[in-house]
Amino acid sequence: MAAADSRDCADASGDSIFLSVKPRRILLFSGKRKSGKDYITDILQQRLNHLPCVTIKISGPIKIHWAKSLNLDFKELLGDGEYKEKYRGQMIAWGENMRNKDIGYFCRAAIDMYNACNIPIWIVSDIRRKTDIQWFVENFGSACKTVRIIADDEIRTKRGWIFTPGIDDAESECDLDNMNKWDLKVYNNDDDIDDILDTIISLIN
Ligand SMILES: Nc1ncnc2c1ncn2[C@@H]1O[C@H](COP(=O)(O)OP(=O)(O)OP(=O)(O)O)[C@@H](O)[C@H]1O
Repeated sequence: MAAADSRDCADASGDSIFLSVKPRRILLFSGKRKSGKDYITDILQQRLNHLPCVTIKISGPIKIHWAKSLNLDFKELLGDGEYKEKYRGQMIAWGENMRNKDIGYFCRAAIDMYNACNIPIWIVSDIRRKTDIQWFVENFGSACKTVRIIADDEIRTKRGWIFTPGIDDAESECDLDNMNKWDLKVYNNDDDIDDILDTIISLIN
């Protein structure tokens, strides 16, 4: 087992491992389906490639689990296509069950999976629950900034969103709807996201 003071991610089984892990800034991104979380965070990561920065997907460990157990392609599950949509319901149900037992389970597993412990800037691209935010804030305090991405339903539909009962009305999609205290809200309705990126980057400095 790795010593905690090595700031190694090797053992992510409990929160105590994170006592010595001190990222300088953690951007916690959330938004409804097809609001553009992956799109914006991917381009943000490219813009920040001169800085020590890592993108973390909390859904990463969930998708690895499903890819292995169903013999699926992990990369397709991570993408924005049909494959992900086909298995989304099952993945949500399994993830929900694990989270109910331990709110930090997937946060820790994702930090471990993306080897983020020694990297000072984290972009968490898929925050979906109040408990996800709670876990990050409890462990990393004021390093955390929340960013809500908003897009009109009409635009989301053009981007491939189809209202799906059991998914769009589930907790994983709606838990953050009534949260109104965001460090930053951005409207992602246009193709040009330069202004959005500049505002987000100002949160890091
Ligand atoms: N500003 C934009 N300009 C052009 N295309 C965009 C923009 N934002 C998002 N898209 C496109 O919309 C689609 C959905 O975006 P994305 O996958 O980033 O959404 P998401 O919020 O991550 O969705 P999900 O919650 O389903 O994973 C993608 O094909 C993406 O390329």
